[in-house]
Amino acid sequence: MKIEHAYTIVTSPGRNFVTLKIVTDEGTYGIGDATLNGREMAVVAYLDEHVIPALIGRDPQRIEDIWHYLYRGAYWRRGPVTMSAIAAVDMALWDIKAKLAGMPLYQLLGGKSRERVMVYGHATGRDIESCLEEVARHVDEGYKAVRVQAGVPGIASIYGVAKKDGEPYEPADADLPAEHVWSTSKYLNHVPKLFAAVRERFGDDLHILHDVHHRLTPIEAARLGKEVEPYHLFWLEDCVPAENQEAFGLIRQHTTTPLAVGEVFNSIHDAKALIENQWIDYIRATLTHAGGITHVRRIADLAGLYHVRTGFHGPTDLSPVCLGAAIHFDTWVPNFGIQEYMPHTRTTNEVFPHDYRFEDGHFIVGETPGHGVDIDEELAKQYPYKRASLPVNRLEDGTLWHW
Ligand SMILES: O=C(O)[C@H](O)[C@@H](O)[C@H](O)[C@H](O)CO
Ligand SMILES: [Mg+2]
Repeated sequence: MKIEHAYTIVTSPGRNFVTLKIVTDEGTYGIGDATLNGREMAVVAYLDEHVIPALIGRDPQRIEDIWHYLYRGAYWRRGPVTMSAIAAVDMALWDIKAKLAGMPLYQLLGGKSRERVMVYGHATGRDIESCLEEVARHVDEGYKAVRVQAGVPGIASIYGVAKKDGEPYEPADADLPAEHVWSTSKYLNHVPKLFAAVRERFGDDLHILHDVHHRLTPIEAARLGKEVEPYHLFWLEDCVPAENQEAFGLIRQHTTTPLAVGEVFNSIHDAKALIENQWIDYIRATLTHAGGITHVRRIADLAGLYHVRTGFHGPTDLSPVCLGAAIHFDTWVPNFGIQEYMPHTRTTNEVFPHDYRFEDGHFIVGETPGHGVDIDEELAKQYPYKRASLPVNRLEDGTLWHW
């Protein structure tokens, strides 16, 4: 069996998505997600110019060999563009292999470790009260875990909070990056009140999560972790940028609040010290940005040795192809923690028909052979690519900060 042709599909049903389709000489095809938010066309060029020509004629069943061929063979290793491109190939090849086997992907990985996959939804509001209303809506819809993000008095525009209450949150909302202004002190003084209010209104059973989006220094993160201990967060996410893995050692000395990190990681080396030192509790690297199933499985296995569980990234900027494959992985992986879920729009779901379903705060994996997600290429053509950039952040004095 041979790979006969492969091509990228760029579509924007509300936001940009990049999909790779690989077709074999026997007619079976697989698809993979290659979406890197705000940098989509860099991955398209990498695939079209360097990866696809080298795939033609190869045996699609040799997933492991093709992974190393693309990783070692590029000479230039790692990085989000390279690893997203490799991931798309890997995801498409697992899709093909599972279709050939006539099995849903989770069976090839080792079968079900659980019946369903717990997810967390996103509650966002301009202030604490409107955020609480959103939490209530999620609880009514069956969610057992909710990420809470509220506006902070004195900060005009903040990560995770929709422009209008009740609207979905989309950060890549401008042709060129919008500029936001950030104040760590205003945030730190305000945010514990949000968790206090959520516990007071919703009691102890609801899992609450929060994303700091890389904005603190280690000692500030330690203070926040300590102050919110009474509210028993499920996790505190990305409290500092993680290029310096040792920073988490400092935070860890001060707080028992569970720590999650890794949505921008693209390889096991980004997480090695974090995992081996047990400085974190949840690893968020997911299939599209970290080299696909073949590589993320290695990260998850290493994590399992150190009591670190998975908590895959799952914003709307990852396509339903990534989400579908992730649900198979979550259904299998022994050290599963939680799956992020930001519902895609109706048009996105029409472009990417899929067989996973949401029920009572959980995803239920589908039984279709493969990863269970397809693309309607005719419909996809109706939504052309439109450049969209993530914002940048500046401190109140103008210093460029982490967004
Ligand atoms: O926890 C999350 O879901 C993330 O922080 C996202 O919201 C990112 O900001 C987005 O993926 C950037 O493209
Ligand atoms: Mg995040």
